Amino acid sequence: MTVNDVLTVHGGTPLHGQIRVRGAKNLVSKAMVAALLGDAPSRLYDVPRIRDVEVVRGLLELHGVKVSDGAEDGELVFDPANVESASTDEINVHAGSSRIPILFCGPLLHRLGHAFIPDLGGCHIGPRPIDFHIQALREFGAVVDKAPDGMHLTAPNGLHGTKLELPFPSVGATEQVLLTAVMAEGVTELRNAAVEPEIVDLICVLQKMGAIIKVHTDRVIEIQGVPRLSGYSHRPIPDRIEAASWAAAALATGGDIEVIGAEQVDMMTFLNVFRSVGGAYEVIDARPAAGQEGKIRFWHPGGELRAVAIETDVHPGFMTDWQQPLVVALTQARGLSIVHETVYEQRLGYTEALNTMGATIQVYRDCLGGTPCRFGRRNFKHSAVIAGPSKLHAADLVIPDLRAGFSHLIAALAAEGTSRVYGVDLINRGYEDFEAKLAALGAHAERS
Ligand SMILES: CC(=O)N[C@H]1[C@@H](OP(=O)(O)OP(=O)(O)OC[C@H]2O[C@@H](n3ccc(=O)[nH]c3=O)[C@H](O)[C@@H]2O)O[C@H](CO)[C@@H](O)[C@@H]1O
Ligand SMILES: C=C(OP(=O)(O)O)C(=O)O
Repeated sequence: MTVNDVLTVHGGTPLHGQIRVRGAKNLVSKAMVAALLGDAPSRLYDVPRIRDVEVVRGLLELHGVKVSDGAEDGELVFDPANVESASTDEINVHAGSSRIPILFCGPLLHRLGHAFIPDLGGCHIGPRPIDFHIQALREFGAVVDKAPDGMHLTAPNGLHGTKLELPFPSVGATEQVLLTAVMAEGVTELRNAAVEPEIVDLICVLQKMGAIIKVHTDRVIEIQGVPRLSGYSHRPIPDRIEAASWAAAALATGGDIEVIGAEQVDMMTFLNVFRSVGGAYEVIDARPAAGQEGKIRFWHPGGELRAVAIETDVHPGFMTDWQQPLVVALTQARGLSIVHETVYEQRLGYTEALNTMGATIQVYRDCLGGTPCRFGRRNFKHSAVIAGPSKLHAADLVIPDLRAGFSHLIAALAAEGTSRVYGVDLINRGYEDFEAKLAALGAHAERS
């Protein structure tokens, strides 16, 4: 954290106005990795200026992919004509910065026959093991060696299609299988796959490149390996996590925000909860004409908000990444709200900071929801009870991770008084130009 990495936030002003979200962080970075598999250039539009994109761009360039700006703002062109090895020292510059490097395994094995993956970063919201990835890669025929400097992989006999079943529908492991199976020899069948909209969009990218991927019912994906893939041209799905974060900010501050780019179809579960809490929204142009964008207006209609019970889950459930921003709004709802976090074991630590601001949130080891999850009776505080409404007051806050960071920011904006929020640069990992957007929405915040 640098001395400049502090935002002074003068709270108590409802956020009003319009902002735009661009391509989803959790798709864009994966589509960038997919470009490695092509034998022709790929073109990706609406790429947000966020830290994860910089990390993946850096890794692609280290491996010989020429990355250039296209004509449109946010358009990137990837030319994989000269893919080459990079040194472990160069790659390790990106150690600890993102989770995406693990997805380079399959593409690099296909292109180079070997791969080196640095230590991963990402939010500290649980141990986040990569055992499903490693198991899957080994079943494709990869030899995986974990060393102190990172992970080394080879494929002495090539990569071959296989039958796999994930113990949990992991987003990353499903992407790992897709990015490896598309050019592995033969057929791959993946059971218990994740089916998040970002996964479906990645499948669309790969299909444009020439892949043959069938999505069956009941989380089964079948991939027919092909010997070559070409490039793609793709406009990604908009960031539904960022859209929901601004919606939560509108509700928590008593404001009114129109989110250009927000897509109803990918946010249905969020919209149901938002309405149940007492938030109002209007879907404007859910199916806009070609070249135009949809948008959703989110606002606090006045009156009291209502307590709700939610369980985070894999798609189509309530996304875990929506949880932290929404909880700030739940501190303003009358009654007891319950949150059962079933995707990550340690994603409620940020509630302590909200308590120092006047919230009343108690966390529990028990599964406080209808679905017993993997974390019950395992000593993880993964359920929360939020008693409201609470008057929030200003505090000094240190941002622990991306979504918690945004929730701290919303809390500071909703609170009375002046807060200092430390470590705000972390928010750039997933929210493009968030300070400019805050200013456009009338927030009073400045770098110290
Ligand atoms: C860059 C990106 O797209 N990040 C998203 C992705 O993360 P990510 O792909 O890392 O999340 P996963 O879906 O893989 O993780 C879900 C659960 O599976 C566990 N697990 C996963 C892999 C594994 O090998 N072993 C294992 O036990 C994890 O610890 C976690 O408890 O999906 C998450 C769930 O929607 C989102 O919160 C993240 O924003
Ligand atoms: C958990 C998240 O991201 P990552 O997987 O990149 O850490 C997130 O975006 O909320």
